[in-house]
Amino acid sequence: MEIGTIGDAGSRSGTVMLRVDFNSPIDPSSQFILDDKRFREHLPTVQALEDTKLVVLTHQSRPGKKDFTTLEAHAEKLERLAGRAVTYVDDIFGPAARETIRNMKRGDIVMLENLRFNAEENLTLKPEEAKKTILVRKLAGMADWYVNDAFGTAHRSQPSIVGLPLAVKTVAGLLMEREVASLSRVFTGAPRPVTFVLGGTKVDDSVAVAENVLSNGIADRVVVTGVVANIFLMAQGYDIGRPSTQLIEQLKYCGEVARARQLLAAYPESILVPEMVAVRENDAREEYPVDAIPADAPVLDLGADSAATLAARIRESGTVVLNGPAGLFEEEAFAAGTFEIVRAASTVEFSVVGGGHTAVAIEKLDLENAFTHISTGGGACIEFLTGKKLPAIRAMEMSREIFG
Ligand SMILES: Nc1ncnc2c1ncn2[C@@H]1O[C@H](COP(=O)(O)OP(=O)(O)OP(=O)(O)O)[C@@H](O)[C@H]1O
Ligand SMILES: O=C(O)[C@H](O)COP(=O)(O)O
Repeated sequence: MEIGTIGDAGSRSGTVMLRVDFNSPIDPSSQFILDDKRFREHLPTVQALEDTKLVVLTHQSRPGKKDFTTLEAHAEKLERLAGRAVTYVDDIFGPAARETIRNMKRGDIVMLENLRFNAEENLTLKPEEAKKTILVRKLAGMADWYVNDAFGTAHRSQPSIVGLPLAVKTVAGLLMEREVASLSRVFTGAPRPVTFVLGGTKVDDSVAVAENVLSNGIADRVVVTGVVANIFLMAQGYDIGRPSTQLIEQLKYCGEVARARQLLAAYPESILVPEMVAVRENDAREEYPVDAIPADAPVLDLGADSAATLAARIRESGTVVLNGPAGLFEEEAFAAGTFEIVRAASTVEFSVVGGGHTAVAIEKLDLENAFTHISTGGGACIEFLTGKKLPAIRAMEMSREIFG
């Protein structure tokens, strides 16, 4: 890769700012962190920097959301998992933060306040503009070097992601390195056939991924499930019923139907769409062929036959990229399709997973260890798979050009 890594950063001492993505599901009333996967995934980088004065930066949620909160619980969680003291400061670059950092000794860890408490961090800016923000200038003034390990935020053009690398020598952390290497392997040298399984609700992203991987010969086939499948069914001319059509209108995805139709016309053999679906009818699961979906029943899962057929195609793949669940798996009655697809994906030689909900489905089946790589990125992972260079990666390349 064209970006620097901790291994080739040379010095492992001095004051290091480490950008992580500890943004996690939180119970808004108790402030309890409900899932610590992202913490565990960043630990190797934290430990690799144990000889530095380590200043940890992260965001949690976004302004206006219920789980937009301070980072006391995050510092405690890191302390417990790393087995090292972590000092939390409720400040980002004011006197309290500066004083604490000035007094740090080698081996100390400090966690600053939620970066998005600073208005500038919520702006989408070009790297050169982001470099000029007060936030970046102040943070850069306190750091000898910068490590970006926040793959989950790599698709955001925000100051800490794209501005700080232009102001301080920046390298990728171990998680960032592993994410980029694993996801890049999907594009080069993945065992064939390569199957992309695109489900969940992020239809626009999924259609963009399908376009990229089919037009560039990266995927041999694309299996669509979840709300993404509903769009392809509409594109094939089927009536998916009022509730599912309304959901697509609400999510503002009607424009995606035409794109799906173009894809089906261009790659008729390579896109696999379910032929049977499960709906909720009179509070129970019922299955119908796609040309007989009842008008008032929401489509919430693959039908059992289709789940089995699609799972068989997945099992015969060398590589599977799985993003998004196949149905409303949070409800037992509509979880079977997702679980069957997950089980099939877990059997192939090279298996990559993106998306928080998909990871939850895998955890429910206790199959985490059966997958080659489960990305910590939701939006970042899917944007990477569309073939775009992520802003964080571009900024680290620029940093290397500037600082060597
Ligand atoms: N047919 C369907 N109708 C309604 N909801 C569905 C359907 N299929 C899947 N879902 C819902 O989609 C949601 C997950 O979609 P999403 O695209 O967010 O997945 P992800 O990419 O794994 O997760 P994240 O966005 O958190 O990283 C789940 O809550 C699931 O219940
Ligand atoms: O969870 C994520 O996708 C990242 O932490 C980025 O969060 P955002 O979507 O609020 O920018």
